[in-house]
Amino acid sequence: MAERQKIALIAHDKMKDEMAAFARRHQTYLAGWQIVATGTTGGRVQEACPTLDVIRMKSGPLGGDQQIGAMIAQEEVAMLIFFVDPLTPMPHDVDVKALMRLAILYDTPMALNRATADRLLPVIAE
Ligand SMILES: O=C(CO)COP(=O)(O)O
Repeated sequence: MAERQKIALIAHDKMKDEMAAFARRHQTYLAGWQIVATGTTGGRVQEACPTLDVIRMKSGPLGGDQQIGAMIAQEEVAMLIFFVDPLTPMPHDVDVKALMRLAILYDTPMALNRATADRLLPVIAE
């Protein structure tokens, strides 16, 4: 079984500022982990924290959520941090749901908002 050496970061469009601020705030915890992110989120995180090792997948609506779901199914992901926009309907809603289902199935710690992510990341990443 592959070791869970990745932390996955995903944020919907209206949540990207919050994700960039989150990554900056927790940069010391994230350093040393392989960060995987959907395309646009990864770009924002890399810009906010140039020293982090960020691997960018496709953008969410183009399959990025599914790519990260596959990593979860391979048991490579130690934690999923997904800042979901609860107010905007999205064309790839089924992909979002599938990603969350895999995180539940593979018992992957998953933070869907800032309050949870702030508390959980230090415990998992230290
Ligand atoms: O849509 C997303 C997650 O469902 C995020 O994708 P981007 O990071 O490419 O915007």
